[in-house]
Amino acid sequence: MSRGFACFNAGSSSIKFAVYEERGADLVATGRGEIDGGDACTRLLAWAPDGTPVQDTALPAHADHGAQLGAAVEWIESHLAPARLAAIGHRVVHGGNAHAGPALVTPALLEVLAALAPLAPLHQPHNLDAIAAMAHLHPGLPQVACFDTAFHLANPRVARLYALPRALADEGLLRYGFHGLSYRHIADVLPALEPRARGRVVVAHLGSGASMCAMIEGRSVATSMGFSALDGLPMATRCGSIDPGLVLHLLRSKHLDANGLEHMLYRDSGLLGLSGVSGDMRALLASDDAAAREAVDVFVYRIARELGSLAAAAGGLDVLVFTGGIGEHAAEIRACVCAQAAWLGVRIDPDENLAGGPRLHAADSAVAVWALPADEESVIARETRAVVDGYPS
Ligand SMILES: Nc1ncnc2c1ncn2[C@@H]1O[C@H](COP(=O)(O)OP(=O)(O)O)[C@@H](O)[C@H]1O
Ligand SMILES: CC(=O)OP(=O)(O)O
Ligand SMILES: [Mg+2]
Repeated sequence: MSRGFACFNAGSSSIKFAVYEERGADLVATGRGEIDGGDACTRLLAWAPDGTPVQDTALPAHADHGAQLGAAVEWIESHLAPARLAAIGHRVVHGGNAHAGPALVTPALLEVLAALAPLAPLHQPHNLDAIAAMAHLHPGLPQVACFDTAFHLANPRVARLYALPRALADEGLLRYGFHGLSYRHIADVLPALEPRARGRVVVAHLGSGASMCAMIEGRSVATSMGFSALDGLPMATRCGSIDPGLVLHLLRSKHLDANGLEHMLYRDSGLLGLSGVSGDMRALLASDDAAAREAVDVFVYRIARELGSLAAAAGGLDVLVFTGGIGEHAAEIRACVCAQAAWLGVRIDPDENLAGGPRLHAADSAVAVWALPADEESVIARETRAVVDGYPS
């Protein structure tokens, strides 16, 4: 009987999951799904490997994270046959400095990962909840933690250091970067599409969380997120980079304590905070509210600025890739970013862009431009198999 691998990508507002079956050396996706949701209407959506929707079920409004995970597991188990579940892989956003690759889950590892939760409060607790729920449902089945941070761990030291007292860096107060599983996926698939894939590449992962990464030879050299997943671009509800002087001012003048400030910066800011309308890009693009338009403008402006910064880190720009829900689907955002990147030689074909690509660049573009789906789950599946088989991935 072939081996099956279940993959979880548990985020702040959604749980993505996928099932892979081992066929010889290959891992083949046999189904994927997502539990998305507003409290009023939490839905389990699932798709066949060719993208055909196969399920759209409303879960009870009161379904908590545990109940949502249970629904995902039920779906996975009913779609495993003829494979048998061999291991479960999880996206864990923060692995700290100790993990340059995936790791088998052990009680000692869970302790280390729990201590990192304050650095990624929208993610790490959900990731660890998913591991605990699976340990309860499948005691004894190997589980593997696949880290967002691992892809960036080899960034040059100058890219990782903050200009703070040196002892703090020795304690681990460094830039880490996130979305590493998504960047690894792009690094893996790009060479088959793009002749300059091993050159100077910037990837924009634009989803609810958003970051950008500069790569050379398929390896991260710099990224927009830092010590926490709050840094860099503005996101659905996170502020992105702000002046630390502003944080001090807010603490003093608004009588906020650390928890209140954390709530403001992680949950009430970003596109939601700026627009007062929504953190969802679809809603902002459909809105005729001036503040919604301004939020979109700020998002685009900050991506364009970050692109210049990352091109500087890479020593130029050969390839630009858009990925994540916004990067893959929002042609208007891609068009606006590329218009602001014309100085770098970026030219896209408007028809290709509207059609979703994947190849977007015009014939006279100095920079290749692609829109590619994010697929963190395929990386989780591969890393999970490698760990249970005892191979480094
Ligand atoms: N067709 C679309 N047009 C614009 N934005 C879209 C579209 N489809 C999805 N998005 C946006 O993608 C974001 C979610 O991206 P995703 O990568 O799924 O997020 P997550 O970070 O939760 O994994 C949301 O802001 C959503 O509005
Ligand atoms: C790290 C991060 O922001 O992840 P996500 O985009 O899944 O929220
Ligand atoms: Mg995501």
